This record gives sequence, structure tokens and C-alpha cells, in this order.
Amino acid sequence: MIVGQKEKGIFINGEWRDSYSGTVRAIINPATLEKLTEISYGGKEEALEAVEEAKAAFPSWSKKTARERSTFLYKAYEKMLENKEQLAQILTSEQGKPLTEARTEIESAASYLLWYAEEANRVYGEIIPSSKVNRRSLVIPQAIGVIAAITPWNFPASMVTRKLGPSLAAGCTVVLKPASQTPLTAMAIVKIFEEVGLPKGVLNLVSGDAKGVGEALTQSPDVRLITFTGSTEVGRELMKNSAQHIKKLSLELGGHAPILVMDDANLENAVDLTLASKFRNCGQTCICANRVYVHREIADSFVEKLAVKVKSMKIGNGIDEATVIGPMIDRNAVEKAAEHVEDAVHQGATIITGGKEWQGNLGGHFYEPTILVDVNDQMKVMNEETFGPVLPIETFDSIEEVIEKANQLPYGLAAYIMTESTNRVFQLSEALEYGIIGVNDVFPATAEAPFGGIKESGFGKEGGKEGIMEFVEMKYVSIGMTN
Ligand SMILES: NC(=O)C1=CN([C@@H]2O[C@H](COP(=O)(O)OP(=O)(O)OC[C@H]3O[C@@H](n4cnc5c(N)ncnc54)[C@H](OP(=O)(O)O)[C@@H]3O)[C@@H](O)[C@H]2O)C=CC1
Ligand SMILES: O=C(O)CCCC(=O)O
Repeated sequence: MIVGQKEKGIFINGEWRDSYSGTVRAIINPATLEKLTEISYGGKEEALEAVEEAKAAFPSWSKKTARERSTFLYKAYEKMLENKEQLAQILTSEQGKPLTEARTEIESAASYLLWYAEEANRVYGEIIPSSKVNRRSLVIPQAIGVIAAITPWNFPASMVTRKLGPSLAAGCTVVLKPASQTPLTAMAIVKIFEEVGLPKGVLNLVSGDAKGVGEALTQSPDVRLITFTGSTEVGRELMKNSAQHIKKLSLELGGHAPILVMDDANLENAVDLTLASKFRNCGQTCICANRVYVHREIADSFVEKLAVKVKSMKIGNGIDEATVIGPMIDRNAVEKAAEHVEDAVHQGATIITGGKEWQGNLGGHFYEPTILVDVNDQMKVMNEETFGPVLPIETFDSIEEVIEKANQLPYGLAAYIMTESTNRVFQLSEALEYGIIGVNDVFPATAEAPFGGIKESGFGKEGGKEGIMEFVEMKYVSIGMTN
């Protein structure tokens, strides 16, 4: 889909702009390597200006009633759904995921605007029963100020609205920096907010050089919080660079999700869910399965059933309705998947299916959906985030053993349990060191629940009543009284 010859990728104080340097960046369709368009591409200077404008817009935006702010979010939600098909096409064109997944993502993205349109009205303070007769203690919630939102390429719509919904609802003003590979979806979402009349300066967008924009956002004392989704490495850097001004952070970082298939699991269901988790977005989802531990008793039939289904998955351009496995985002992503497979095979793994680049005639970045068995804990694929369609399967014998294996990495985002036993649901959910546990469910992300990791997968919650509180300071007011 050709979006345009050249688009303005910078939106500051209600105006779409070119960068000062005149720099542009080509946006490439990862399925075909065709150029979709070029966008103006900024850096530090534009980001600092965006912060200034967001700061100027903050007093009036934060003083609006919650109901007034909520109205803008609700209108944007409706417009997103009205434009679902067009947004999904843009998303698939720049990111690659199959259209059906892109449509689901747009619905999910819109749902965060709806949820926070509602939650805006429920940010309560409190009056604390005082220990002194002549004192009253109040807690009042207040928007934290200007926030920066930095989003990744794998979910170019829902990662944006997960951050815009709660921050705008709380009364914050925003500088959004989308991933350089997928800015078009973010631009389309910002245009929706423009169309519904969001006041100028409340939401600003700077497509641009990550280093320059990142420097501006971390070095400016006016940015009070950075909400980031992406790699642990960049999260660590943002944390370090935010130390100077003691900025608040909300970090949703890498993961390495295990799926634990217990011997009492519903096998058919476990196979389908494993497949859905691993191969959604071609394995490029931070909560998707990176490793499977299956009980030895059922391992052979699990692998056999899974292999049959994986072999029948249709690889192709995401824009083709029949496609189930789309392209990977870029060449580096393909090389990382290939490197993990090579390393595993070198250390004794067996490829059941896949294990190589897909040689279609589309020209893009494809890797075949791959199943590996005979894997061990020393292999890269069992330790590093693959972010690709490679599924290593290891067997286990006891519950203690699998808990230890599941918890042995520094990541703690999502883990999944396949079991029919209530006892095991509690036993495992409590023992697994992860922020999100899916029990016979591999799509836990939803607007009404708190999503977020622990350990090196980050901190802070997106979604749920907790999500909006990231953007609120609870100010304590102590009132002395004269009798
Ligand atoms: N948790 C998740 O959902 C995600 C995890 N990842 C993991 O990270 C790996 C690398 O992916 P990648 O896209 O490079 O992820 P990054 O963490 O590099 O990018 C995520 C976002 O951060 C921006 N960014 C990069 N460097 C800086 C910086 N120094 N200061 C401020 N912002 C910065 C990027 O901008 P720009 O695009 O301009 O570089 C992008 O908007 C993946 O293979 C995967 O393992 C990746 C994406 C999402
Ligand atoms: O954090 C992620 O990579 C996105 C999960 C989003 C979803 O499951 O909808």
C-alpha cells in the first residue's frame, strides 16, 4: 500500500512539520522491501521544542475536568474503530504482520482509549482519618506533568494507545517518539486526535533519530516521566540517563516466556495455544513463548501434533488474507533467528520443521516457523530473547524441576501454564517469577488488566486501574486547624 510520496512525520503544537535539517527516512514494507513513503525525520532539536510545547499546554489540559478529557479519548476511540480497515492496512504495510492480526491490534489499541476514557473519571484521592484532633490529612491526585512515550515497532498501534490513553486521561501532556521502522501507524493515530480537536500542544510526535530524541527526553528536566516499551538494553540506558533529574520511569522490556505443559493438560488445546503464542507476529511479541517445557509423558504426542500444524502454516505477505506467517521486521531479525537455530543445532538440537530462511518470491525478510527438540539450557535460544519464529521444546519430569527451569533467567514478563488442575494453577502461578501468568490462555493483554514485568523485564503497569496511576502523583496535604 502506497501511503504517499512524502509525509511529515513531526507534529508539534498542532502543526505537521519537516525537520530542521531536512532529513527524511524511507519507510519500507518488510514483506517486499518496497518503499512505502518517506517521512521527515527529526532529532534532538525537534524533541526539545516538542517538550516546550507540551509544557506550555500542560496547565490548561491538566485543569480540564476528567470528563472533558475523557470526551476526547472517547471520540478518538470511535474514530479508530471507524477507520479500522485503513489503519490495519497501514500497520501491515509497514510492520508486516498478517492483516487479521493487524485488525485485532487496532481493536485492542482502540480499547485502551475507551478504557481510559472511563478511568479518567475514577482517579480518586482520599481523606485519611487523622491521629490529631486539629489536623486533617488529604491525598489529592495530580497529573505528573509532561511525559515522553517511546514505542517499539512490533505493536505500532497498541503500544502507542496504551501510553496515550492513560497519560492523556490523567491530565499529562505528551511527546511521543515512535519506532523509526513503523511511524506511519503512530502518525495516523495522532491525526485522529487532531481530527477530534485535541488542544494544540497536548500531544506531540517526533519521528526521528533515537539517540538525539532520547537525549533530549532524558536530559530535559521538564519531562517528568518516560514510558518505554522495547529492549532491556535501551531500557537500561534510559534508566541511567534519567538519573540526573530523578525522572519517573515505566519500562516494559524484553521477555523470554516459558510455556509449561503439564501432564494433565488438554493436549489439543495446549498445542493450539502454544502455536498461537509462538507464531503470532512471527514470534516478534515480547510476551510470546520463547521456550516450551513439556512433561516427558506427553512430549512425543505434543511435538507430533504441533509439527503437523506448524508445517501447514501459510507464509507470505501479510496483506494477503490467507497469510498466517508474515515477514520479520528486518534483516537483523532474520539473522538473529538463524543464529539461534545454528547455535542450537551445533549443540545437539534437532530441527523438526523449518530451520531456514523462507525462499518465497516476495523479496522480504522471511524465516520459516521452526520447531527444535533435544535442546538444553546452554543454548542461546533458551537464554536470549529470539524475537522470531523459533520454538525450542525441552522435556521435564517433576514440578520442582520445571519451576526452577522457568525461573532461571533474568527476565520476568510473562509465563504460561497448560493444566486442568486447580491445585497446579495456584501452585505454579505463585511460584513463577513473572509479572503476567497465563493459565490455558496466551493472550493476557487487555485494557482492563495490569500488564507489566518484573526483574529485567521492567516495572510499571499498562492497562487496568493501575495503568493510569503511573501518570499521577498522590500529593499529601496536611491541614492544621485552630479550634
Ligand atoms: N518488549 C517489547 O515489546 C520489545 C522488545 N524488543 C526487543 O529488543 C530487540 C531490539 O529491537 P529494537 O527495535 O532495536 O528495540 P529498541 O529497544 O532499540 O527500540 C524500541 C524503541 O526505543 C527507541 N530507542 C532506541 N534507542 C534509544 C535511545 N538510546 N534512546 C531513546 N529511545 C531509543 C527506538 O527508536 P528507533 O526505532 O528509532 O531505533 C524505538 O522507538 C528485539 O529484537 C527484541 O528482542 C523490541 C521491540 C519491542
Ligand atoms: O508487549 C507486547 O509485545 C505486546 C503484547 C500486546 C498484545 O498481546 O496485544
